[in-house]
This record gives sequence, C-alpha cells and structure tokens, in this order.
Amino acid sequence: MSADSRHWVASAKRWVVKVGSALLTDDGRGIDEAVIAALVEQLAELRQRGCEVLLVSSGAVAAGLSRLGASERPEELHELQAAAAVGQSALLRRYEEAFASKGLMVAQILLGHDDVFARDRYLNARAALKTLLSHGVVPVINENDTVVTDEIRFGDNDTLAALVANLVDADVLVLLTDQDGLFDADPRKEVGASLIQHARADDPRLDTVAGEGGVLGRGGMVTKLRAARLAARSGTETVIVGGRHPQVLIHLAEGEALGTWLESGSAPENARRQWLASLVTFRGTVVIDDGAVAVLKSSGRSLLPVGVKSVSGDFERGDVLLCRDLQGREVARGLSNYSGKEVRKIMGLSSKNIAETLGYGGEAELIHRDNLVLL
Ligand SMILES: Nc1ncnc2c1ncn2[C@@H]1O[C@H](COP(=O)(O)OP(=O)(O)O)[C@@H](O)[C@H]1O
Ligand SMILES: N[C@@H](CCC(=O)OP(=O)(O)O)C(=O)O
Repeated sequence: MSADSRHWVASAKRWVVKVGSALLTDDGRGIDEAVIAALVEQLAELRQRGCEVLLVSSGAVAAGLSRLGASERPEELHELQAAAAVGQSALLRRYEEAFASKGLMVAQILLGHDDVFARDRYLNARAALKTLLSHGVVPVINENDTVVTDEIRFGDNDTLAALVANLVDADVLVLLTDQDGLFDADPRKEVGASLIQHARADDPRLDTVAGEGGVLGRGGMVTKLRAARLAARSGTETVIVGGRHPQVLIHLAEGEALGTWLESGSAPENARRQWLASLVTFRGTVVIDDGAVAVLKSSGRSLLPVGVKSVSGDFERGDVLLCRDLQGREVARGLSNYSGKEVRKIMGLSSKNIAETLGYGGEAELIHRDNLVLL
C-alpha cells in the first residue's frame, strides 16, 4: 500500500460505517433527518456497487432526550438509560423507513460487552451478523444502553464500531464525525490546525494530537484513534472523515483522499492469526485423523466433527481447542463451536447427522476456518 494512495478503498468489500451523535443529532437538536437521508442514500449506493455495509449509529440518548423535552443532558444513569430506550426506537424507525425507500431491509442489533468479549456470544454475534449480510440486510448497531452498567459500557461508539469491524473482518471502518478528520490539534481550539491525511494507526505521535470530544460526542479523537488501533487487529483500515461532506462515502469508494486514513499496517489474515495465536490458554484437546490434518494444512479448510478421533478436557462453545494429530503433534488451535459434552457425542459423525444426534442444529464445523490458526 503506498503512502498517498487510497485506491485500496475501491476494492473494499465489507464496510463498517459509524455515525456519531454530534453529526446525527445536529448538536442535540433531535435527529437530523437530512443526515439520515444522505447517509442511507450513500449506503444504498455502496450496496448497489456490490459492497456489504454495517452501520453503527449513535444518537439514541440525544434523540431520546429531545423527545422527552429535556433541555440539558441529565447526570443520572437511569434518566440516560430511559432516554436511550425512547430514542433508539425512534432512530430505528427513521432508518427502517429510509432504507425501505431504497428497497433495503434493516436489522437492529444492540450489543453489550459480553457479546464481543465472551467467546460463545462472540461466535453467535459473528454468525448472526454474517448471516444478515448474506441475506442482504443492513445491520444497524448500537450499544445496548438501556441495560448496560457503567463498569462494562463501551460508552463511545467508536470502540463498538471497531469491535464490530473485528467481528466481521471488515475491510474498512469509516468514522463519520463533525470535523474533516484528525487534525494536528483540536480545530475547535486551534484555528490553524491542519488535517493529517495519512498515518499508521500505531504511530505513537498521534497520542499527543488526539483530543477529547464535544458536548454530545463522548470520546472525541482519543476514542477514534483507539478504535483505529483495535480495527487494525483484524487488518481493517480506518478512515476518519467529515460526515457532512456531500457524497463522502461515494468519494471514498472512488479512492479520493478525504479525511484521515489510519493504516492498519498488517494484512487481514496475519492480523487475525496473531489475535488467535494470542489466545494461549486452551480448555480442551481433540485428536484428529490424517485426512483432517491434510485438509487443514493444504487447503485451509474448517475442522469438521467427522475428522475427530478423541477429545479431552471440559470446555464450552467459544473456548480454545488444541488439535493434535495421531502422533500427538500440535497441528492447530481455534475456537470451538461446540462444548466438550457435545463433541463427545458428534465426533466421527458427518455434519448432516449433528442435529439428529444432539436434538438441535448447529454449525457444520467444529472449528470454522476463520477461527482456526495452524501451528
Ligand atoms: N486532533 C483533533 N482533530 C480533530 N478533532 C478533534 C481533535 N481533538 C479533539 N477533537 C474533537 O473531537 C470531536 C469529535 O468527536 P466527538 O465529539 O466524540 O464526535 P462523534 O459524536 O462524531 O464521535 C471534534 O468536534 C473535535 O472538537
Ligand atoms: N450509544 C450512545 C452513543 C454514545 C456516543 O455518544 O457515541 P459517540 O457519539 O459516537 O461518541 C447513543 O446511542 O446515544
């Protein structure tokens, strides 16, 4: 990737687009219909061009407060949570109508900490999101504000959007905000601040330029920078850009150098491998036959239950499994789609017999290739 070229965006297939409260709620004056209309039109255009899009939208609290007639943001958590409940449904209705006018269906996804950090729920969230994309549905995602507790809230949707990008292995994460991108100082405070067009997400010099957010937004550039670093874990490139710029997403898709590109610095497969390899503690072991070893190694395929000869350990769905060959050599490691109890019942079976054996259906793979790393 060359330093000044944005041509890679033109080949980005899976986009996570995040729109912040500052932009969406017109600085707190309720939901800005014009912003929603413009955003939806561009997302629909991206879909037309063959891209998959996931929208992470803030704005529930701000929209709810305005609907409830609050003149300022209350301090109490229960007031904010009530406002989020009122605002989220209003927000979704707007999106639903706007996307329907473009012939697209939306799905509301409200995520919490455990949905991305507890590995069984991580697998569920990942599978559900990918299934929605395969049906051509646009997921509209927000934090589950109404029930989340302070200790575990993401708080800002920049972090949530990056975690979603990790979940679906997005090619690009676009953080739409009220400024043109990341500047060398906060432009609200420094009139002469200049835009940083391109930097590596892990460049430590960025820490000193990224400042806090405005009144409504929660994280400012601090959380956007952190989000870019998180996104880089799945090899996702991040662009921070002004959401009011006409047709901004389309210009980006055409390779224009708008906003700030924070480069991930690693190929997606390597990033994902590193992440999986960092999950050092495994909870169970399966011994797999020579045929299974061969398909894992030579064609990078998933591990199916049919290739499993024996299993040990007490593990749950989402735990890390170590795979050994018949000679006891370590072959691979990955996230199990089934618990130890279940694997004991389905090992050696063809995937089409899983449902009748367990009494309920599940994935055909014991470890999906996306969640597997060869050793
Ligand atoms: N170096 C910087 N470059 C650009 N904006 C900055 C910088 N440091 C702090 N900011 C602030 O970050 C704000 C955007 O973040 P935030 O208010 O959280 O919005 P959003 O709701 O879009 O996430 C800007 O309005 C700006 O005041
Ligand atoms: N989940 C919250 C959004 C949190 C928030 O303000 O995020 P952001 O505007 O992206 O900094 C809401 O919908 O109101």
